[in-house]
Amino acid sequence: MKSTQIIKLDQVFQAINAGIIVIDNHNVVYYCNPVAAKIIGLDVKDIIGKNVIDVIPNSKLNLVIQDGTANSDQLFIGERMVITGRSPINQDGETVGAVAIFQDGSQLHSLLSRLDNTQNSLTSLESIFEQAYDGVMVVDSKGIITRITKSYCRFLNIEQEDAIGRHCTEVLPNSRMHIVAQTGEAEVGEVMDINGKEAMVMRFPLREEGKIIGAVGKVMFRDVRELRTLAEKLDLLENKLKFYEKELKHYQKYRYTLSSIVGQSPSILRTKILAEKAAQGKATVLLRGESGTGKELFAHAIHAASTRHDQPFVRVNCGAIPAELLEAELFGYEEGAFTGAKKGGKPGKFELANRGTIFLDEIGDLPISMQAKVLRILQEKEVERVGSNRLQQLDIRVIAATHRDLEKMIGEGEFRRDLYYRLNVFTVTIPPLRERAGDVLLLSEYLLAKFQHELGLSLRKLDRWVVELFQLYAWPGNVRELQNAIERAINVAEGGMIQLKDLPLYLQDLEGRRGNTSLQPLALELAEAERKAILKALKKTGGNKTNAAEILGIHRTNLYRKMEKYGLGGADNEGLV
Ligand SMILES: Nc1ncnc2c1ncn2[C@@H]1O[C@H](COP(=O)(O)OP(=O)(O)OP(=O)(O)O)[C@@H](O)[C@H]1O
Repeated sequence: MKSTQIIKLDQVFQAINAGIIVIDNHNVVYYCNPVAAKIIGLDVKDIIGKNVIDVIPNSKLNLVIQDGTANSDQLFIGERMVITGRSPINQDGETVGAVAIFQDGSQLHSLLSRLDNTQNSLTSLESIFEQAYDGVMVVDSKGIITRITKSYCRFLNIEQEDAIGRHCTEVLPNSRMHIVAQTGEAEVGEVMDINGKEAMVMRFPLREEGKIIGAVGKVMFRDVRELRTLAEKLDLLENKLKFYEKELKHYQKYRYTLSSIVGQSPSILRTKILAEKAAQGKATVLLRGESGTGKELFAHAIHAASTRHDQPFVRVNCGAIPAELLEAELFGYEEGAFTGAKKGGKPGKFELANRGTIFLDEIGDLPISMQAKVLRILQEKEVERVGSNRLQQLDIRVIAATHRDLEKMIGEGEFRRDLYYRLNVFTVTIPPLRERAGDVLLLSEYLLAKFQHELGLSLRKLDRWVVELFQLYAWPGNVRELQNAIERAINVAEGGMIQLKDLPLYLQDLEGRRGNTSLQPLALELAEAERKAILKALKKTGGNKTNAAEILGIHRTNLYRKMEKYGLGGADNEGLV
């Protein structure tokens, strides 16, 4: 019976997942189970019968024999951390031996270090939580406050330790935290009265494995007035932005439309129709014509009549920008692209014109070094800022203009043929003023009214001799020259009439020479004679153009052309004979 009991006890010790070692009162190992042997690193047979101090020098089991008291601690057996509990074995009031139980502590060790990490994270989170500027409150599923920031407590006029553990409605009667902890539905952006102040709050349910375990609430602004001040500041900034956007749009906007181009002569009407057609299409437009004929005016008007009219219109005067700056101006640059590059970089004209129209004025003056680069952009429809390697896609309409003879320039190697072909897709040629003498009167009246309005002057009229001179003069500088002459005359004229003496001296000289046949330029002399002959014939036939053409011995269409040239469309001109 006794031996059966011993065998059974041994089986139990063998099965236990802990090391057991028993010594007698002479420190000799009396029993050792396999787990203890494994921890010690010896076979059971090599342990039993040995002095415990020899097998595990630091076991302290011998001390239990001496003291007769139980204790526990951790010790290292080799590399292994072991948790041990030691007890004396007493018989008849005497210590006859001692037993030690070892538990492998390595798993416990890693558990402890994980616990340590968790503790550290918790401490950091707690300090973040405490330092939060905003009020934060956490409740459990019953609405009991488990956490609350000090700042929120100050706001609520309550001590933190008094708040924790109380129901949220006890601290804040209109609190809805317990409701969110019940329904699980977040409440965001609600305005709430807290201690007589409006505050913006948000409440979120807290979940663990799908179950609602509480709620967290945050006061976003301590006082809605703070929010209002911010909103006002934002409003102000938005207004400023709108103002600058409008300014920019104005700067980038077209200034003329087809209807603001003055002129009724067939040639200008034909040009307008062509421009209208160009506006409807997508092709690149090349505007040609002498200086001052109104190429820029037409560029604006084409953009205005196109579907892009509400998008930017950006003009680049290719002849006015120094060659070394042109690249940065056209393509833009990145910050630090070169010394002196603006902070944040700068967009180029092509980029600014995106979705709108770019007007390349004086394209004939584009330095040859830049021509290939511009051609590449027109072909690829993408731009790369100087100092960047990012390509930006472009959606631009191109209108180019020049008064120069591009074909001659190609011959002389001054203009790239490939760029010329790229530009010369839809050409609109603006006739010089001398070929539309009929418009001179209209333009003069328009410009006169415009300047007088700008200067706030009362209306003056052009003397008939001034009109006559204007119609006969060849205007090499075209409308711009006419414009300058009128502007000057307005400034010097006295009384209600603008007379020959008010005109620039070179025009007065021309008029002076008219009295002296020998000095009169032949072309002017001939033109005047021709004009007079036409008027005479018209008078004779009572305005019948077919008969007048017959008298003059020219074809009717030729007569129309000449009448147009000399501005003989209206009855007003009758008096000039
Ligand atoms: N048909 C017109 N109606 C009203 N104003 C005009 C007309 N044509 C030209 N102008 C005016 O004449 C001036 C010269 O026109 P614009 O600058 O468009 O000419 P341009 O051909 O582009 O000249 P350049 O080749 O020298 O650049 C402008 O002030 C413009 O307003």
